[in-house]
Amino acid sequence: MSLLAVRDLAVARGGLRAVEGVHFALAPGAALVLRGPNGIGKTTLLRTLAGLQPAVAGVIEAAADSMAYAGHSDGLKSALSAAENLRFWAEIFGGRDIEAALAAMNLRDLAARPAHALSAGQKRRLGLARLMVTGRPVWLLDEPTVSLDRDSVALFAAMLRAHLDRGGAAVIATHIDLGLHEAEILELGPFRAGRVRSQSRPAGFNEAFG
Ligand SMILES: Nc1ncnc2c1ncn2[C@@H]1O[C@H](COP(=O)(O)OP(=O)(O)OP(=O)(O)O)[C@@H](O)[C@H]1O
Repeated sequence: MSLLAVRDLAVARGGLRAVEGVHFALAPGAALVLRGPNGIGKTTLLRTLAGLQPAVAGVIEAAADSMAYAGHSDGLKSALSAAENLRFWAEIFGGRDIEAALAAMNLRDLAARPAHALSAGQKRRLGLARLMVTGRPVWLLDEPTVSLDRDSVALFAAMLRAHLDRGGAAVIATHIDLGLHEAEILELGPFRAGRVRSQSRPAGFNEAFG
């Protein structure tokens, strides 16, 4: 069983194919790390997986409402406090308790502070805590550690590890070592001008999709 299966996927940005030939499957507990230089198409690939833009070709198989996307923008409501932001998302995603999410990203002392008064790193911590209240099994993460200090990176790595240990899965564009030693790496590299292709098929790749 896989939580997310991708077969011969091609994605485009600005009318140009950014990535093509992407092929992988993620079982519960599995993580895939996207690597590649700036502009190669990592964000475009994640946005396509999240359903924020259509694929050019290929197949994305996942259960309905199984994915949670955390992009460059934290998506916070600036007038609401940290706790109110999490409650807002918890209600949208099914009313989960926010306490575990506050604790996971060390936000308890900041719970009453309006989002607009949080520092960049604190906002990022809150944006990442939001993932926990979604209850969704597949996390799509675009440079999740930007603005985080070393302790916060460690908190996030622990939160991600707990998510995988609970049977979740994740696709992560990151150049930071998050301690996911079992994670597969998908290197994206230049193919020809304006066009790239995935250079490897990760071991999560399921031969059934070959
Ligand atoms: N709105 C847009 N219109 C046209 N082209 C775009 C647009 N946004 C991004 N691109 C181009 O699409 C390509 C892929 O961009 P993308 O953001 O997916 O790359 P990335 O690998 O995530 O980069 P980075 O590591 O810098 O975040 C880049 O060449 C970029 O210049």
